[in-house]
Amino acid sequence: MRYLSTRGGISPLPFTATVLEGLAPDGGLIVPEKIPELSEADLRRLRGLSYQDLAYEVFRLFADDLPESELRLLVDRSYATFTHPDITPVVKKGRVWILELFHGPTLAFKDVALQFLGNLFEYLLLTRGEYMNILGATSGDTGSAAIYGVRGKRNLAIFILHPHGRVSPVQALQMTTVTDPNVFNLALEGTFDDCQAIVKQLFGDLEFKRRYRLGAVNSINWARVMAQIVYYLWAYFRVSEAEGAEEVRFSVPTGNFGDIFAGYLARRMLGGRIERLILATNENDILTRFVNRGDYSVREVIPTLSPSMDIQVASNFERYLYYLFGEDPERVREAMVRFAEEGRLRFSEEEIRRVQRDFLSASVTQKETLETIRDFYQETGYILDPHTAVGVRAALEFLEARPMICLATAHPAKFPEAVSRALGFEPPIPEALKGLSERPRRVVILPADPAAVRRFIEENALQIS
Ligand SMILES: N[C@@H](CCOP(=O)(O)O)C(=O)O
Repeated sequence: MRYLSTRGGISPLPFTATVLEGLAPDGGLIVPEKIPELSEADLRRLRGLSYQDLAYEVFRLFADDLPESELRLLVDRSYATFTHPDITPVVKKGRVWILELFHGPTLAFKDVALQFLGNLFEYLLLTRGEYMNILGATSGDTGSAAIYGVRGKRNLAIFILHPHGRVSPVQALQMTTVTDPNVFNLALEGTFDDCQAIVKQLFGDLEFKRRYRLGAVNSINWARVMAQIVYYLWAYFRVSEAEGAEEVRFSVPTGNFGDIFAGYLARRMLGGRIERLILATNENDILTRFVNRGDYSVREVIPTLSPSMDIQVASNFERYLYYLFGEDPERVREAMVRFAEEGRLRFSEEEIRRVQRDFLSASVTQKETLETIRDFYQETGYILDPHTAVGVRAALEFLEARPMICLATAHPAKFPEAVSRALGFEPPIPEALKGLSERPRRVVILPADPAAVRRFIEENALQIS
C-alpha cells in the first residue's frame, strides 16, 4: 500500500515512512492510495477472529512493508496491556449496544491506537538507529494515552500540549503525574484549537521538524486511524451476528473527527454494511452544522462537561474532504487555504446530500448530557461517561430497526464531577486511577504562543549528535 497527501504535494510513501512523517510536508494529511474493500470470503474469514488476530489481518492490508512476524509481535504486545480479554467488548444495554473502548491503561479509546503506535515507533527507531521527539496536542485523552504508550521506551521524548484548566482534573492528573525525564507536559493558556494549531505550525516548519525529528501521535498520524478501524469491524461482526442483522449503525461522539473517520473507512471496507454513522457533537457543533446544513464555520470554543470534544477545527476533517471532493488534492488545497483565511467553508446541495448518505448528526447540550447519564443509569444500571452520553443521546434520536452501536470512548471515572452532577454519586474508582492525586506532578504553564513552545522544545528535546 502506498500513501498520498490530501494536498497532493508528496511522492507516494510506504506505510513505515508515513508513520514517521506524521503530517505530510505539504501540510496535508496522509491517506492510503486506495481503501480495500472486503469480499464476502474475507468477511467469512475475519468474522470469528480474536481481536488481536483481526487487528493483525487489518493492519496487514495497510502496513505491508513491515515484516509479518514483527507486526504480529507488535499487535500482541500492544493489546497485552488491556484488562479485558476481548480488548473492546460490546455489550447490549437497553435499546443500544455499547462498544467499550476504555479497557486500556488510561481508560479511553485512544489507548487502542496509541499502545500500538508507541510500540511501532520504538521498533522503527531502534531498527533504524534513530530517535524522535513526539509533539502532540490534547483536549484530554490523547495526552495521557500517548504518554503511557511511549513511557519507558528508548530513543523517544514526548511533548504534550493541553489547554490549561480545560481538561478534566483526572485527565490532567493522568498526564502530569508521569514524571519520567523524557515526558514534558505543557499547559497552554488557550484552547485545544490553539494547541493543535501550534502543533501543525511547528510540523509545517520543515527545517525545525527535521532538526528535532518531530513525530506525531495525534490522529494526523495515519497509524492512529488505521488502528481504530479494527474496533468498528470487530463490533460489526459481534452485533450483526447476535442480532441476525446485515446492517448496523454506529454512534460516535466526535471532536477531532479522527475516530469517526476511522468509522467512515470501516464503512467503505464493509461495503456499506454500516448503514450510516451518527456524528454526535456537544455544544461545539461545527461538524453537526456541516452535516445538517453544509455550514462549516468556526465559532468560539465553549467549555463543556465533555471537554475532550471541545474542539472547533477538527484536523481529520481534511481527510474526509479529500474523499468528498473525489480525491482531488487541488480542491482540498484550495478549500484549506480558503478555510484558513475565512474560517468557513460552504458546500453545495449535492455535496450535502452525499455527506448525509455517510452521516446523520445531532448536537447535544450539557443539560441533555446529564439527563442521558441519569436516564440511562435508571433504565440499565450502566454509568456512561459524558462523552459517551453525548453519543447515546444522539443515537436515541436516530434509532430504527437496525442495531445501534454506541462507542463508549472513556471510562466514567475520568469524569467524576459530571457523573456526580447527574447521579448524585461518583463512579467507583478503577485500579488505574487510584492514588493519582498523591503522586508528584510535573507540568509547565506557557502562553499559547508558537515561539514559546518552540523555545521549550529547543531547550529540552532529545538530540543525539
Ligand atoms: N479529543 C482528543 C483531541 C485530539 O484528538 P486526536 O484524536 O487527533 O489525538 C483528545 O482527547 O486529546
